[in-house]
Amino acid sequence: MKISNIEFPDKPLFLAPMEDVTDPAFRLLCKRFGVDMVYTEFISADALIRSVKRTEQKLTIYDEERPVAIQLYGREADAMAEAARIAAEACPEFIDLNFGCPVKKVAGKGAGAGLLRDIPKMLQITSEVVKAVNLPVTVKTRLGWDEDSKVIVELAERLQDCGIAALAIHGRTRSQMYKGDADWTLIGEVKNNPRMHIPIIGNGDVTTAERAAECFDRYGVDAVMVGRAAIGRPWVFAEMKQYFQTGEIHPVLTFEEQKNILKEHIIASVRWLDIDDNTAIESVSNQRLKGIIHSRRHLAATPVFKGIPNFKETRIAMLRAENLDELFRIIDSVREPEHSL
Ligand SMILES: Cc1cc2nc3c(=O)[nH]c(=O)nc-3n(C[C@H](O)[C@H](O)[C@H](O)COP(=O)(O)O)c2cc1C
Repeated sequence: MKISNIEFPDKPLFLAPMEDVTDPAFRLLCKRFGVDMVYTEFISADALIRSVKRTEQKLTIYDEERPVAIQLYGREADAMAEAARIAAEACPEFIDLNFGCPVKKVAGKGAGAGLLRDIPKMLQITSEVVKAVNLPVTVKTRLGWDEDSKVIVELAERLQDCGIAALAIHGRTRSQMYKGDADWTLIGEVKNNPRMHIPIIGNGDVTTAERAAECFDRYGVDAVMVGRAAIGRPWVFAEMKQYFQTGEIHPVLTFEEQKNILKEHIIASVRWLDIDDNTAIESVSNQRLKGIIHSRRHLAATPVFKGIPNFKETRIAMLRAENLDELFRIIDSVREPEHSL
């Protein structure tokens, strides 16, 4: 499978773009566990043009995580084209356009999934961005605005005509937000449309290795994109790859190794958000850190501590811990439940 001139292995797995989640610290960890492609969290075209510092920081890419797509959102073609030119200077492999974000502050203002209500504008933005940069441009969108307007099969052809290099489809409508089950049948229909020739990336509710394999086999997609299942569990990609190769499911990490990865991710987040590479982590281990607050989403979602008896109090303490000394003491104290030994 190739997107533009970038080659991917058989059954490639992509890490879905996720705001406040897919920063370099997390992307690099997923890469270590075999993910084939990563995306930045979505980046506001307007904020990029205004040179907002926090937004510019989101353009940071490390060579070890390539190939990477920088994802942009916005509602005006000229701003999106200008933002794409700025993003291209960070040298990603792809510029990705977000036409799927359902939240009010984005879709309500006509950006993200809001563009599913104004297809001519979506196509204009896509064409302008394709013209503006020398990089391949990809799109991520949903099935349609609501149940009565699932336009993706026709829309995919029109986006392809604008010159995009690949299309990622989240199998929900904007109205569904994140509720209900993702519907992969229309993703399969897009893939099986004989007029489509660009790679199709399927997304939505892929949480297990078996489901990932089924999505390839049943719907024929060129890549499977995984989002929430990777939060607090970046090794999910290694589990999936192992299953593709062997047909068997074995833990790829021991309980202690999983805890160590969580700790490593927390340290990487602190390095990303609080301190530079030359500062010793020990020198801040009793301080309140942004990287710890940022890691809570992963600690709350991780399956590592599932099934541990009487874990509630420890969990609350873990999610309240404000410095590394305290947090790591709690994580270190958790023992693997007997039944899984
Ligand atoms: C916390 C969070 C943040 C997200 N941020 C983005 C984003 O910045 N850009 C985007 O295209 N989709 C975003 N999404 C949607 C995901 O990329 C993905 O389409 C969705 O979660 C469905 O896939 P999943 O079932 O594998 O999680 C976000 C989802 C979550 C849960």
